[in-house]
Amino acid sequence: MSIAVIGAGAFGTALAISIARSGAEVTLWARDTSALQSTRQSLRLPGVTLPESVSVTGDLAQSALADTLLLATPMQSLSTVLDQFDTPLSGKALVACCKGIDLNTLTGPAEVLSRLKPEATPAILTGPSFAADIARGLPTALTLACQDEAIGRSLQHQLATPALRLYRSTDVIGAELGGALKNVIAIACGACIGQGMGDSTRAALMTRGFAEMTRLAIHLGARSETLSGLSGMGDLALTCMSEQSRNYRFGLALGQEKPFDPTITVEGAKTAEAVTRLAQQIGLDMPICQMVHQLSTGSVSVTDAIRTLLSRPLKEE
Ligand SMILES: NC(=O)C1=CN([C@@H]2O[C@H](COP(=O)(O)OP(=O)(O)OC[C@H]3O[C@@H](n4cnc5c(N)ncnc54)[C@H](OP(=O)(O)O)[C@@H]3O)[C@@H](O)[C@H]2O)C=CC1
Ligand SMILES: O=C(CO)COP(=O)(O)O
Repeated sequence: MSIAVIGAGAFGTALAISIARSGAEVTLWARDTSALQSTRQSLRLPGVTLPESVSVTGDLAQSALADTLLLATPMQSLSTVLDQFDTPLSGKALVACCKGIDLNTLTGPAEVLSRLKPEATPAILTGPSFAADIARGLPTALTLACQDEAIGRSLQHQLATPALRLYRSTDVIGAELGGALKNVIAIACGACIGQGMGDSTRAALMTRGFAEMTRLAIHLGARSETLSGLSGMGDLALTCMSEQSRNYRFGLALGQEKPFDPTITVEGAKTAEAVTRLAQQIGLDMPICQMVHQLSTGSVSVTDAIRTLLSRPLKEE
């Protein structure tokens, strides 16, 4: 089975290296291949060199020859990239590796794949993993979700390595929402820590944030056990507690009232906006996500955000 990774940012590069380690043939597509061709390093994952067995290409049609395509661009670019494939992707497995909710359709990556490439089989690779850790081959466990059990099983075996353990699921919506929503809560946690609030505040936000994640996911058809697994609770714990996380660092900067480099990918900011609109449409209470949207757009301060959350009517847990 041949594999192509679409997007040579931090995560796409790390995945290509991981797959190459297991001996599979892998092509890495970038929209600009100049740095990758000359240095064999991605500007987004400096210090990590691609092995010889990873072929770099800027030709999407060549990447489309692979049996399995891993889509590793940011969520808001997924539909743009998919639109650039000008041949049908019949019989291919398309594995979305991005975490977020598309602002145009208010859907996750699997729905975007199904809508734009109905001839292919959509799947999701998600869970707690920093690109740098995957590239170093550190032990990691992720969720591979695909509604088609046989294809899911095949993908699980294609993409797992001795260091990267993949758990299989058929709950695609639960897997993608866990990955998308934890980024929003990580921004909230970063903002509180940045503002000088303590670990107890962070624990409260993580727990009540997890309640929001589960509420929305179950409303949209997810299974609660998926949210308790790697793609929900697992990734929430990682992202809310590590300064390796860009979402958490973005929150820290908000809390410290410091600028943040706008070229860094922060999926949670756009996802907070998407969740706010989605929650309004379906009538769900998502106060932390709504607050993160206001914080990210600068329409509320961290102090006022916390005050508003604390002054909500007391209720049963
Ligand atoms: N980094 C991590 O640790 C992890 C990331 N993820 C997820 O993976 C996804 C990608 O993140 P990550 O790799 O870190 O992001 P990066 O910012 O490191 O890289 C993004 C990549 O996407 C490319 N890209 C952006 N827009 C477009 C577009 N319109 N068309 C084509 N290519 C585009 C960029 O190209 P260019 O360089 O030319 O700008 C870049 O190569 C996100 O959804 C993230 O949540 C998941 C798990 C771990
Ligand atoms: O998704 C990730 C870890 O699982 C990466 O998190 P950040 O995008 O916040 O860096």
